[in-house]
Amino acid sequence: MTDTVDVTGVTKSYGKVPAVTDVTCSLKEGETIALVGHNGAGKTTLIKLMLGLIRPDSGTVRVLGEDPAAGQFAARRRLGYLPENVSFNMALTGRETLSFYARLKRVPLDTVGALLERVGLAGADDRRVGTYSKGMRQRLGLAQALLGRPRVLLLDEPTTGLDPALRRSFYEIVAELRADGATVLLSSHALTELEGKADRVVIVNRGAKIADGTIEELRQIAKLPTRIRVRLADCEAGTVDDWIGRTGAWKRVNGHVLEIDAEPSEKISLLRSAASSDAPVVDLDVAPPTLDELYAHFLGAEEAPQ
Ligand SMILES: Nc1ncnc2c1ncn2[C@@H]1O[C@H](COP(=O)(O)OP(=O)(O)OP(=O)(O)O)[C@@H](O)[C@H]1O
Repeated sequence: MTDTVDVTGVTKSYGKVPAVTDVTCSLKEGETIALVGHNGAGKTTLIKLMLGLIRPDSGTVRVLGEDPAAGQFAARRRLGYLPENVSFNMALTGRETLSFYARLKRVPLDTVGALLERVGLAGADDRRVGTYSKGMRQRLGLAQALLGRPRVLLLDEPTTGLDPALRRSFYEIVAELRADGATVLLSSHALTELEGKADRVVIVNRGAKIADGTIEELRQIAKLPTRIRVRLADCEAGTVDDWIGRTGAWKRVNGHVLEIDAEPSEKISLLRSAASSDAPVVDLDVAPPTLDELYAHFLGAEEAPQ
């Protein structure tokens, strides 16, 4: 896959406030990347650097092979951006707003209707944006970002203000864009909902990149235990120790349910034991470390005294 965005050794401060420190990362065609980090970690600054709205103090940024901060950034039309706080002229209708942005981007006006339909605003296209709910304005923002079939989409906190059904339809659109070969960067705090949606996770903390990989890769690096939850026919502590093969490495959730924290190296042997005829196991769930847990792990490792 070709790189669409390359950030190399980028540092950026606002006066004396360091915002991004020596960050290197590349985004590929057809890839959906989650950019996660605490408030103030530098996510928006990284996005603004990719958009060319600000220049790095040092290092280079390339988007679709060009410097986005250069005067003649021809690739701008192939770049879509949804800001963290969308704000529109409240007096214009949804259709007028999108047509305005289509003219700016030199996108044919006859694509506006289909885009409004795609984000579920077709029925409200002739209403003033001032009457829209927050979720509707967010969807109008998304439609604006999708104008002109961009190859790179930078979406800052895109699901803020969307209810669960709208979030689902938002991720359906992201999946379509991915299938169409677009790069989609999602900056977000909503870690749970990103599981299974992002191909790769980039974690930033205080301006520095502290982890970058697929969830599976991050799990392998973090080596956090997998939680195995078993339901038992009878729950004698002695028999549990016997079939698990060690003492006390489990906790009781309720009368018949136990939780075992399995290290990656012992996961399979524990599952074999649980499936053996000696074990009184009637049901079993395996929960690998969540993105929330991985995030806490990487941040914790960063903050721990050296
Ligand atoms: N225009 C600015 N002037 C001065 N400092 C700024 C400016 N913009 C951002 N910062 C500072 O740079 C750092 C990174 O901010 P940034 O907005 O990139 O973080 P973020 O990860 O997007 O945060 P959030 O999740 O709250 O949006 C913070 O310390 C912030 O206060």
